[in-house]
Amino acid sequence: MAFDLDAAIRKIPDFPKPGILFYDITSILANPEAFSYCINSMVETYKDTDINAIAAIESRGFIFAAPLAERLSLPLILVRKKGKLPGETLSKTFDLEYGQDTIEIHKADVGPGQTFLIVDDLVATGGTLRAAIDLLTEAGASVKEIFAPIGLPFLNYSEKLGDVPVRTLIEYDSE
Ligand SMILES: O=P(O)(O)OC[C@H]1O[C@H](OP(=O)(O)OP(=O)(O)O)[C@H](O)[C@@H]1O
Ligand SMILES: Nc1ncnc2[nH]cnc12
Repeated sequence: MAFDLDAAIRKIPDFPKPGILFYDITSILANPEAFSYCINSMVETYKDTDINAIAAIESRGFIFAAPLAERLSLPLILVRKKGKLPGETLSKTFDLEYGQDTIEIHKADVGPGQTFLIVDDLVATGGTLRAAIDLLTEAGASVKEIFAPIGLPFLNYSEKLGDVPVRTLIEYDSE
C-alpha cells in the first residue's frame, strides 16, 4: 500500500494570517518514515534523468533538496532570501500567497550547460518558483522540472509555471 503522506502533514488553520490553511512539513521531518518516503520518491524519480544540478528554495526547500543532491551526487545551488549570499548576486522580487519577497542566487555558481531541477517544500501561487526559474534562466541555465512534496493547485500555480512541469507527492484541492 502507498505511504499515507496526508496523515503525516499537520494542518494549521489561520496561520500565518486568517484564512490561510498552513500545511506544516515539520510533522514530516519529525516522522522518519514520512521523510524517507519523500526523499526516496525523489531519488527514484530523478536518478536516471538528465538534470545535472539542483536548486533549493530557502528555507524549507533546503531540507528536501540537500539529501537529494547528495544521493544523486549533483551540485546544490541555494536560492536565498535577500541579503544572505555574500558574493555577487542576481535577484528578483515577487508576490507570495501572503506578502512579497526577494530571492537571490550567486551569479558565479550558475550558467550555461546546467539543467536544473528546482526543489521546494510546497507550491502555492507559484510566485517563488517563477522568480527562481527567471533567475536561473537569466543566468544562462535551463530549468527542466520543479519538485515539491506538496502542491496547492487551486491557487493556480500552473498559470505561472505552465512552461515548466511541476511534480508533487500530494495535492490539496481547497482550503
Ligand atoms: O508558491 P508560493 O506562493 O510562492 O509559496 C510557496 C513558498 O512559500 C513558502 O516559503 P516561505 O516564503 O514562507 O519561506 P520559508 O520556507 O522560509 O518558511 C514555501 O516554503 C514556498 O517556498
Ligand atoms: N498554505 C501554505 N502552507 C504552508 N506553506 C505555505 N507557503 C505558502 N502557502 C503555504
